Amino acid sequence: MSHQIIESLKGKLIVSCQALEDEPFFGSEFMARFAISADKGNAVGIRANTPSDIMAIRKVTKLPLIGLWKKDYDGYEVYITPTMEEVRCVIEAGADIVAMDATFRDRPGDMNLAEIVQEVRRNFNVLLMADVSTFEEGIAAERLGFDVISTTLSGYTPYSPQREEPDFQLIANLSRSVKIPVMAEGRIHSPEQAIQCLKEGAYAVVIGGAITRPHAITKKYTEAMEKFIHC
Ligand SMILES: CC(=O)N[C@H](C=O)[C@@H](O)[C@H](O)[C@H](O)COP(=O)(O)O
Repeated sequence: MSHQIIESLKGKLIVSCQALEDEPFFGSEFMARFAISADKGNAVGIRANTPSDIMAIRKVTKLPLIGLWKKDYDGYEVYITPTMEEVRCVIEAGADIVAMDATFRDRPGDMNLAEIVQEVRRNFNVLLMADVSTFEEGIAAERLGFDVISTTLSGYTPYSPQREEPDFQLIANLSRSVKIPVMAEGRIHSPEQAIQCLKEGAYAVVIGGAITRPHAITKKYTEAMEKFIHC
């Protein structure tokens, strides 16, 4: 079953349907609508944040669901499914794949990343996605036993390249070096960039903001037009 899920994503698009509290589309009912739209547009998977969004999306689509839970802990930078507690809640909400921060940074809670992976393997039948920001983190994630790597956090740790574009280099380097699938994720804003990710070796492509953050999409147009007017 797990292998079938991974196989079904190959060469295809996963849509990240997320809105934080300060965003206009915040709310599980909106995220469920975005998931239905993604399904209608022939995406093959959904990525979603929080148990309540995951549950709402589970009700409206059969597509494989990558779940995470963004949670801030005082004094820590890791926020994507940081501890076993969030991992458990994401699984119970119905995720097929749990995405978690797999950077080398300190994490809250009393378990390290290796212990969390082992705990999941002992108790649950779920796939694990490692959100990484560098090549070394990706290599380490494969060794720890993750099923899939995603380039999600490149540009979001102070020590990874800060770019406006997707991190094509990381996608290419990891795809060449690991045996598990590498997903391209982060700042993919056009079909051409999505195809470039596949050319670099990405197993599948995850797109969020360019599809599900209308205020950010609007801003791209208004800023481009402003620039034109003023030059
Ligand atoms: C860095 C971080 O917290 N990324 C989050 C991970 O779940 C989401 O906010 C992104 O929308 C997602 O990764 C897709 O990326 P983009 O929206 O750039 O297509």
